[in-house]
Amino acid sequence: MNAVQPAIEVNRVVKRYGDLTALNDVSFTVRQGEFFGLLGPNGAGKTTLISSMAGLVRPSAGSVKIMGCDAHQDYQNARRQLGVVPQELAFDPFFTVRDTLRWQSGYFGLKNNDAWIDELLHHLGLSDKANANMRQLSGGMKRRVLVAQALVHRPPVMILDEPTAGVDVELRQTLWQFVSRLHKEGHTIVLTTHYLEEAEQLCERIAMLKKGELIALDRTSALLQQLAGVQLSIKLHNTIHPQALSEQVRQTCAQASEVQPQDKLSFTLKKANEVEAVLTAVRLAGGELEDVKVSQADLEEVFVRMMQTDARVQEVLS
Ligand SMILES: Nc1ncnc2c1ncn2[C@@H]1O[C@H](COP(=O)(O)OP(=O)(O)OP(=O)(O)O)[C@@H](O)[C@H]1O
Repeated sequence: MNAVQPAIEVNRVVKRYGDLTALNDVSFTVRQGEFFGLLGPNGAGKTTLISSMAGLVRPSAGSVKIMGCDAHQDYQNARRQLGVVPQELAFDPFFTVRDTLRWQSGYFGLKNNDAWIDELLHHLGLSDKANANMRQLSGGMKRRVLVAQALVHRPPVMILDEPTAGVDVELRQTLWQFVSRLHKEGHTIVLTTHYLEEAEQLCERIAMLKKGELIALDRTSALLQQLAGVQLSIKLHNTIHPQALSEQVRQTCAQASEVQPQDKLSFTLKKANEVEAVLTAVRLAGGELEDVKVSQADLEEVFVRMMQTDARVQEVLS
């Protein structure tokens, strides 16, 4: 397998449902071995995009390739490269866990796959449930089986569509430990989640979709730095007029347009090393500091801000 070939290539994909454009000219690539996040509010087009990667939705225009195989024209080969953990739980309730995984192995033409099935069951904490009927399992356990099912044919690329929605903390941890291990072993992982904290911790790059358009694509750290920066909140013993601050510092101040003197001021800075300059400016303007708080804006704030504005962020690092 060509090591420089992208794991996933989304090339100018458009998907229309009648008058509705669910995906509008979306292009990006996911590198082999990358942990990639796909974020967006409800209806942004994430599931449509994932379904077109899995060959389940045919784009109205454009193409998707998985490890160089066209997801539609070369469906069988593309599908072999991909493990998809869907949002919906759908199983035959009368199958045991092991039968479910054997059946899935058979779908990919794999016989004698029990050694790998046992390994999957072990890492997902399902060994003692191997012979239980699917209907006897809790929702969280069923979700673990979905993950095992997606991995039964050892695909190099794995897509997880909101795998931790509504599951307990223990399962989230088990799942992330296992997924992190797969990532370390070289698997490419694509994750959609509403838990931004998860995306922030796990994903190396993040793509944000809004109304079917790709509005941001960058390294997670760059996205945070570029859009969020550092939040500085100052409480004063006295009050000062924001106009008394130097022009440069005033530009970063949320209260800059206030006409009354203020005892609380907040600043949005690009970097933490700008904090000292702001504190100096506040002191020079006569402010007596009572309390100072510095916080790094998290992905949730970035996300909300990006969804509120129509800002387009160019991919700085390809
Ligand atoms: N089969 C379909 N027929 C018509 N419209 C559809 C179909 N599937 C999706 N859509 C519409 O396409 C848009 C994108 O939907 P999609 O499910 O991809 O969004 P999403 O980002 O996955 O949302 P969520 O976070 O709620 O899962 C929505 O407006 C949705 O109503």
